[in-house]
Amino acid sequence: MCGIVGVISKQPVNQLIYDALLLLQHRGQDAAGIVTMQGTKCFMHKARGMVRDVFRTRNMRALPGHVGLGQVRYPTAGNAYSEEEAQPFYVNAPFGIVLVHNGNLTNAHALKKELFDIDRRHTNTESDTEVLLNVLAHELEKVGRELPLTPDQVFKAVAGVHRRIKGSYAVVALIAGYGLLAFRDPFGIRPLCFGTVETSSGADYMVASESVALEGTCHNFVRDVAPGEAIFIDVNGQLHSQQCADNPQLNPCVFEFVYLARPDSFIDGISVYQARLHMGETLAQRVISTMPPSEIDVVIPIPESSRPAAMQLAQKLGKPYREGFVKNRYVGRTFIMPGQSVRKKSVRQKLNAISAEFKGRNVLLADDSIVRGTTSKEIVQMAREAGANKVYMASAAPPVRYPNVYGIDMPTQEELVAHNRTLDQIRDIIGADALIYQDVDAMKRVIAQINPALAGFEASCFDGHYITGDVSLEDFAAMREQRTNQPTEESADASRLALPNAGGHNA
Ligand SMILES: O=P(O)(O)OC[C@H]1O[C@H](OP(=O)(O)OP(=O)(O)O)[C@H](O)[C@@H]1O
Ligand SMILES: NC(=O)CC[C@H](N)C(=O)O
Ligand SMILES: [Mg+2]
Repeated sequence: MCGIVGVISKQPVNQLIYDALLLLQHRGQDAAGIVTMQGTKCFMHKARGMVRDVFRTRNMRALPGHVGLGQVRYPTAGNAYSEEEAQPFYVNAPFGIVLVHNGNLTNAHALKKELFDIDRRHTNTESDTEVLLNVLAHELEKVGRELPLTPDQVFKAVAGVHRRIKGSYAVVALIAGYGLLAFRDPFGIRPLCFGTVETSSGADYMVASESVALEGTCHNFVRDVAPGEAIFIDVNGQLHSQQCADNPQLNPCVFEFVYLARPDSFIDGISVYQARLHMGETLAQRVISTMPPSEIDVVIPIPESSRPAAMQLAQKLGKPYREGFVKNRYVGRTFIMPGQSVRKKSVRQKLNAISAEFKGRNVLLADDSIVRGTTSKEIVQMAREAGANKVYMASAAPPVRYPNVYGIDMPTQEELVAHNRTLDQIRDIIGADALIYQDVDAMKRVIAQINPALAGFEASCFDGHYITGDVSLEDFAAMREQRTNQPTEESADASRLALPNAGGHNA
């Protein structure tokens, strides 16, 4: 999960992209970057950190042009601490291409080798996005020998990319002098939508991970990019689109609805907020079938993402909903922080209990999901320290039992608290008096009913079924190896110092 945005306008776009990235900040906190284009010249600034820290006034001033794109990164491949792996990525041939990517390629390791052995392309980082960019560049080179480059040729290149790369990808790219290209993988795993705003000199377009970025920057939502589809907006503001995959079928990542996306976004025709309310309702049924509601005094959400589900859960149980934990708004999302020690420390920094809501009560704590158990373990203990009588825990998502390879950073089974454990064992680890999970089929059913056009969901971390069907054991091993042998923050800094000019373009 990362946040991506691309804009083609009649006005300077630097501030607009900045504003959109702020609205997508919840999708990535580790690095941010913007590229703008003036004529065929690219201007880029990217660095580690949150949007407000990465872009100072002087950086913004150095981003001229009416076309551009940006990204907030939550690393799921390569090195979490490397500045060079912050996006956008740039390649100088053919034409000059810059690209941002949300998702994760499952065959990046094989492609990296193939790119060198066959296409003679060198990649300089461990990022799967750099691999993706080079595959796109190679495919564009094949079709773009005759100038000018046409939308049809661009779509042919995207079809070539679909054939070569595996995994999840929502992509926005700029082709210097030609326009803005956006495409989504054939399963539509990661979200991508676009909107427009009419100006006196024609339509401006924005493509973004979530509709909230369009809405918050006064663009009118047009539609989601279809799975496998590519849209190309040329430099004259003309929009072209084409289906570029052989067998597209919409299976968005269910975890977007559980946790990743903002509740005020719509993804593939589904309101994320409504999906969370529905999950709260079915969770209430599970609670009722597990224990008499009379044993519960109060429902308390674990801020932030669990709130809509917890609210509905309380209502269905006929119990009061109380804010028992206060969130420090200056601490980011803990789950998407790199490294378990940082996450653990951050739970206590982030959440603090209001003891009056706990004293002598049987509390049902509700979270949207339990992944490593970092949050729930701490929270249950905090509830006890605040004087709770019984502490029950409910999760609006089912147990997370399998690694994710499509852009959520949980590459190994061992880190998942529910992996290979019974409900009682998980409950003991978390330290709760009772533990109630959502049911997998119920979760899928209640979200899918909002948009019956969906083929299904990418829900592998819950059901072990990997939707692309082509992830080999070698792929799993390569991804796992790469993510578990992460350099530390210090060693990443040291290696950067050892490589002169490493902060520049990835040509
Ligand atoms: O079991 P764990 O490994 O702890 O992961 C699950 C927790 O992480 C997320 O919260 P996070 O703090 O990231 O974000 P939020 O404020 O949006 O809820 C999620 O909402 C759960 O609370
Ligand atoms: N979560 C994402 O979408 C990450 C994109 C890319 N795989 C990276 O690690 O930078
Ligand atoms: Mg949370």
